[in-house]
Amino acid sequence: MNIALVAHDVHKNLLVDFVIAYRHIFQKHQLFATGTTGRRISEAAKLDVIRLRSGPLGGDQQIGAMIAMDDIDMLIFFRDPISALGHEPDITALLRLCDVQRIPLATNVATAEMLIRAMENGFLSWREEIHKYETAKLNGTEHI
Ligand SMILES: O=C(CO)COP(=O)(O)O
Repeated sequence: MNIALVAHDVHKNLLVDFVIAYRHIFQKHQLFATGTTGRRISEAAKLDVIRLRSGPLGGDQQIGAMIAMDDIDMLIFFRDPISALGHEPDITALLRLCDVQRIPLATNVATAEMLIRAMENGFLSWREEIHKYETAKLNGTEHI
């Protein structure tokens, strides 16, 4: 699965701790993250993370573009629910695209924990079926 990880500054430590706690699961998947979040995770958890731009410089939009292409299977985004941020429109757009594409989205640690455990137990395998179907469609071999 392709998992996108994003955290605003107030929650970066929480996300790093979360990834370390579930490292045995995260290490089986391809991780993407906005710039600073990705650096913090790769340094602390020693995992490979594909880093995009920092959020305020377009990282949210980059992840949004991947979601629009159905290239992300889950987004964990520990956002700052208190402070107003200059790139709020990008954040709103990213969350909206998750709903457009029906991408599992966690914006707090309690939901993230449920999503990760659900994925580990196979409850998100329907995402793999979507990938198979999309690939078949590209190759002109879909039978659905
Ligand atoms: O601002 C962000 C998401 O909106 C996160 O960006 P960074 O991971 O670069 O701090």
